Amino acid sequence: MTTASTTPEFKEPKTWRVHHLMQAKQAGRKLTMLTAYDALTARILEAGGVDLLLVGDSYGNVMLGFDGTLEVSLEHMQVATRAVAHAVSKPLVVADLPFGSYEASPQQAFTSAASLMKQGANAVKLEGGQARVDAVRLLTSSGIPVVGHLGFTPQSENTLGGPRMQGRGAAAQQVIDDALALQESGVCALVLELVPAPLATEITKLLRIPVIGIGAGPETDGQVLVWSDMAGMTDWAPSFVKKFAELGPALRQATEDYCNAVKEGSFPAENNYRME
Ligand SMILES: Nc1nc(=O)c2c([nH]1)NC[C@@H]1CN(c3ccc(C(=O)N[C@@H](CCC(=O)O)C(=O)O)cc3)CN21
Ligand SMILES: CC(C)C(=O)C(=O)O
Ligand SMILES: [Mg+2]
Repeated sequence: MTTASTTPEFKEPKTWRVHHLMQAKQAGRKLTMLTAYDALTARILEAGGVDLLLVGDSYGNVMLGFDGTLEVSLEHMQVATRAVAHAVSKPLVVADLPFGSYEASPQQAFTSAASLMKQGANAVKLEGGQARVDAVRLLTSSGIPVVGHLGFTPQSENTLGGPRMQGRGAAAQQVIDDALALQESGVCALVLELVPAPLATEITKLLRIPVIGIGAGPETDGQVLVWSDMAGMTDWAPSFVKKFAELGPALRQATEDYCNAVKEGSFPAENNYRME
């Protein structure tokens, strides 16, 4: 036996801390965020240099085959958060609070958020504006950094009438008021989803905290996408997505090549096995 097996693994200190978010905004450095739901993918995204990983409740529709995010439980989020947080050392890991785990009371929000922090999250994200102010206050005063989420909030798709742009026309003021209320209550960053670009620009200028956009135009402090949308894993993705690769077709082709190689006997070849 070597001593290596008993030496605790050295964990590099995190490059990204919550206070770096504000520094990035002040320095005009764009923040990059992608979702991640497992260790395998999180390691690759870390190697690509992403600043923040979001263990999004999009886990439900992207990875678990659910119809949307409403079916995702706190237990699902705990498993995914643990997998991502333990796999990476550089990016800041933000975990979504799933539907039904935080809305009833600040106490409920605290218990749920603490359970995700125990799995290694560095911050939690929750959806909604003024209705969340008390929960955000309790969490931040208890040592849990909180990221807000306004605009199209998928957990409210049933009351919003589906995935549609928010904050058009007179409704813009509501989004602005919610953003200010969240900042005032202590959120460290804000995700702004599917709002008109000029509104996102206005809110980005108005707030001290960084605004991370998705379908909100180019002038927010950062951008976030679902990793499998970004990598082209699926045929369909929201229209605000740009595919930076075609991993879906590449994986399908690799599968076809593997199946053909097995059937025609070219795999395994001599270098893929041993006689003794
Ligand atoms: N794969 C995936 N990507 C996402 O961006 C994502 C998820 N899943 N799940 C959670 C939420 C849900 N989101 C969604 C879901 C649907 C649309 C959508 O259907 N958008 C239409 C119309 C938008 C409009 O009114 O402009 C589109 O064509 O993009 C957008 C965002 C964003 N999030
Ligand atoms: C779309 C992003 C912002 C999200 O909340 C998720 O992936 O769950
Ligand atoms: Mg989400």
